[in-house]
Amino acid sequence: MLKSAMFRCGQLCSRVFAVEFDLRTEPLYFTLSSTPQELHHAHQQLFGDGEKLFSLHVHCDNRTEKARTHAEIKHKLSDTLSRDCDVFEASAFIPNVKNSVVKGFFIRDKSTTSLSEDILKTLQQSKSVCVFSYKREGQHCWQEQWSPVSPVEDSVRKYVTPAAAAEHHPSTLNIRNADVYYCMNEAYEVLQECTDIIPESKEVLKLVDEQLEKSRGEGFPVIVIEGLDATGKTTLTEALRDTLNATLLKSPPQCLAPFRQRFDSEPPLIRRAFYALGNYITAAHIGKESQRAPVIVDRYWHSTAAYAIATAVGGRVENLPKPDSELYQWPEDLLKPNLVLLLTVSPEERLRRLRDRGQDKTVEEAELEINQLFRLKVEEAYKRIQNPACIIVDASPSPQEVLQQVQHLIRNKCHL
Ligand SMILES: Nc1ncnc2c1ncn2[C@@H]1O[C@H](COP(=O)(O)OP(=O)(O)OP(=O)(O)O)[C@@H](O)[C@H]1O
Ligand SMILES: Nc1ccn([C@@H]2O[C@H](COP(=O)(O)O)[C@@H](O)[C@H]2O)c(=O)n1
Repeated sequence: MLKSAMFRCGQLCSRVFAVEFDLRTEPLYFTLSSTPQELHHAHQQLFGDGEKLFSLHVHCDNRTEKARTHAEIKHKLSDTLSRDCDVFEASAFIPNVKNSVVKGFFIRDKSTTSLSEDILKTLQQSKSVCVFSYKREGQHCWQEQWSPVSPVEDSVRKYVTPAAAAEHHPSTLNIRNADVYYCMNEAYEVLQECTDIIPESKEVLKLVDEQLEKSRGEGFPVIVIEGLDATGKTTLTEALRDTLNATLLKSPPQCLAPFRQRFDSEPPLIRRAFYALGNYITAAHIGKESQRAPVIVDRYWHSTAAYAIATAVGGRVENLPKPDSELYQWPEDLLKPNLVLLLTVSPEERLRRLRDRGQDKTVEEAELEINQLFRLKVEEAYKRIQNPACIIVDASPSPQEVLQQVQHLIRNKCHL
């Protein structure tokens, strides 16, 4: 309660709100002030005249509870609100301040029956959800705390004031240790916090404990093959295993396969912690196997970070963290490979391969197909990761030609 009161009164005015009105453009930014200011044209569109407008934000101290509540509300809103309501992702943040984002939604109810109010009434009963309503009056719009029954006693009316675009897109501010993990303990602690709600977490943590990385001396080279789905990783890694007499490993490792579906249905905070821990288990296997033979790894940290960043960041490629951002730095405690190769093919060729393969597509694969923006962001994030950075390989030629190209690179870079 204290936390929500603080969010309402103290912090609200210093915050900027970002509403993802149209994913192909910048979000609409606004802040709140005690004096009315004329709305820009774009804001007039968002705060439509005669529509019922609400925003709601989730804030609570327990991060796993917060993440799950946000995911549940998202699900509920998209399930319950028909085509008469528009629901946009909205965040309240302090410009360029890390971890300042409070995630939420903006609802534009165009129905004649106040469709959204019933669901907001239910959601508002939760202490961690704060609902605001917006009233348009000519060129001005104000925000106040919303209650379904009577006006909120201490609610202060604040005017919507168009704000400038933030230097760092708000969705980049909370990535560290929420979408991408930079040390094992951070991911480990998230799963520890989930053991009551997700019993499988205990089993995953047990596997991590059992297989913790043994220190790796100078062994054989470790080569990671990365790329979007259907770029030819399996085909190439199997051919490399056979031609180099190498050991082939994957991340996530086979021992985590029984838990993958369970964690894939969780919000990013938990899902990404699972994949992060998978990399540490694979690292332990690499440490052991590289003493005996060269090791080829199908997906590793580049995949974990690139998909997580691309999913977390709304809208366009330009919204990604800047190329020199610390978010692209390899975790210090994770075993580094000697070489990372990124397979790239044109979107058309990749779709052809996906269709030819004719397998079931995961949700994310299906999303890649329909969401050009997402695909571009994953590829760009792959390319920005540093220490080690990846070398790009054109994987459009025949499997034999791709193999030869890669063997040549391995000979040059790893002297194999
Ligand atoms: N160089 C190539 N030229 C043409 N087709 C290819 C080539 N490499 C792989 N393929 C075909 O493309 C499809 C996808 O290849 P593959 O399964 O190796 O990709 P992947 O990157 O491992 O995919 P995923 O990540 O989804 O498992 C397969 O049907 C495979 O036979
Ligand atoms: N090291 C990894 C590997 C995978 N992921 C996540 O899994 C999805 C792709 O896996 P495929 O089995 O379909 O190749 C992708 O959505 C990644 O989010 C990961 O995070 N880290």
